Amino acid sequence: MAPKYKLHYFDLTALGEPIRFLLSYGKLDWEDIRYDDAQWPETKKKMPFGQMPVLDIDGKIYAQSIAISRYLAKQVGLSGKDDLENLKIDIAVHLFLDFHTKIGDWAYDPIPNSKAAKEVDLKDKMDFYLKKFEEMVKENKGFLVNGKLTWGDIYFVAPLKYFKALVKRDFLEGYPLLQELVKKVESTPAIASYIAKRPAGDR
Ligand SMILES: N[C@@H](CCC(=O)N[C@@H](CS)C(=O)NCC(=O)O)C(=O)O
Repeated sequence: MAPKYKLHYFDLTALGEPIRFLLSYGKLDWEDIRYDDAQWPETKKKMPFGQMPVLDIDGKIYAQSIAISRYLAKQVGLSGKDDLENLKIDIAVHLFLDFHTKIGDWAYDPIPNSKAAKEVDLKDKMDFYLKKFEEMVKENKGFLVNGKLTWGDIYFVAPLKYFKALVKRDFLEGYPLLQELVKKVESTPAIASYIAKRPAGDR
């Protein structure tokens, strides 16, 4: 019997969104469970590592967005065809992790002086990664890896709304191939129909 999935996450795109895109892409049987801040302290205690996203697969829960996305990609046919393609996908995904960690380090720094210091070269740090991603898409015929849609593209595209909201600008301006990639992923029919129905929050 096909598994039943429940995604536990905040009412945000961010790290939950690649999982929602993959579940939608595969037309899997899934429930989108979203928590607000008031529910979080109690919910946190139930999560394996005190964080979300967490995916419930037939009543058992699993954490870590990259691991979950890699697993779902296998279920829905968005992994690489061999170890080398999978290595390239992992490289793109971990490069995106490095990219958004830079944003998060700045955005969540509670010390105003330290936050201001990080902001000085934040754009340069982000552009370093965005240029690399733009080059990857150029070399890979419109996708991050080997000229076809993989979960690497989804892990990159799905959370962007959240990170754009954090920095309060569209950092893909000046990166036309990345903008095209976003359009391609978001117009994939099953993903487009999920996006049309998702809660209309600003993040
Ligand atoms: N490495 C984890 C990071 C998960 C993570 O940072 N979750 C954040 C939201 S994006 C969270 O649960 N924050 C609430 C908290 O730590 O209390 C993953 O990729 O799933």
